[in-house]
Amino acid sequence: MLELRGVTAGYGRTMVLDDVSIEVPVGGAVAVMGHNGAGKTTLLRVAVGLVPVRTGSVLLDGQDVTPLRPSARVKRGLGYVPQGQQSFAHMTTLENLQLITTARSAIDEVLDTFPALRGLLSRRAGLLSGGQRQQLAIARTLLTRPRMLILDEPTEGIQPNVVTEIEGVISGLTDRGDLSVLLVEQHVGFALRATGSYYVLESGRVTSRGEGGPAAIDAVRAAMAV
Ligand SMILES: Nc1ncnc2c1ncn2[C@@H]1O[C@H](COP(=O)(O)OP(=O)(O)OP(=O)(O)O)[C@@H](O)[C@H]1O
Repeated sequence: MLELRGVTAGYGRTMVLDDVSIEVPVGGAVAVMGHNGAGKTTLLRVAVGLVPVRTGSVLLDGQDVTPLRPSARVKRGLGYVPQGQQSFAHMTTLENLQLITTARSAIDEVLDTFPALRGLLSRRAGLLSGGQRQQLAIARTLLTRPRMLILDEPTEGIQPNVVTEIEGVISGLTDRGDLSVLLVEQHVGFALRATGSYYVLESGRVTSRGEGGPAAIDAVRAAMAV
């Protein structure tokens, strides 16, 4: 379980998050939505330890990890897929995966999750489509065997069929019960289908929260229209 408790954080003198509290239960999936500049990425970076908190705390499985560096949080089961489908462009798909492990069984397991990558193992990552690179980025993070997976805008700039595939992967992973997901999304429909609850962030504050599912679309749209 991941919890942000009363977090205030920002850059230099600029405060971006103001007393933000969110909770991701064990095996649950939570979406954070909001307009550009609302502070969504900053919230994820606080969870990972890339942006320090000014006040408040970050708890992982009930333990206070606020003082811990990102690498120590990763060791405790946090996996982060930043925005932008990042990969090592000059390396092949397989080499990108092998940066985490060369164990064939582990690589086979993530390829079962993302079968589209199987036929692309010898292709340079820089030559993959955006959707393929996103799948590679998630697959690479899954190789670290996270218990808490953090995804920043996984559908940004990718085709609808890949969006559906990623939605299926997220549901499949959380159905296992041992992995929790926190994702930031602009795509409200996707976010609510892929997760069980949501938060709306506006100007660094949580302005709305609730259960996910298609029925929540109107409530989220109304919250974001304010
Ligand atoms: N490294 C940084 N240094 C200074 N200000 C930053 C930095 N990163 C983000 N900001 C500012 O913090 C605010 C929140 O940015 P953040 O990226 O968290 O928002 P966001 O909700 O993820 O937006 P988007 O949907 O556009 O990605 C913005 O005003 C942004 O300009």
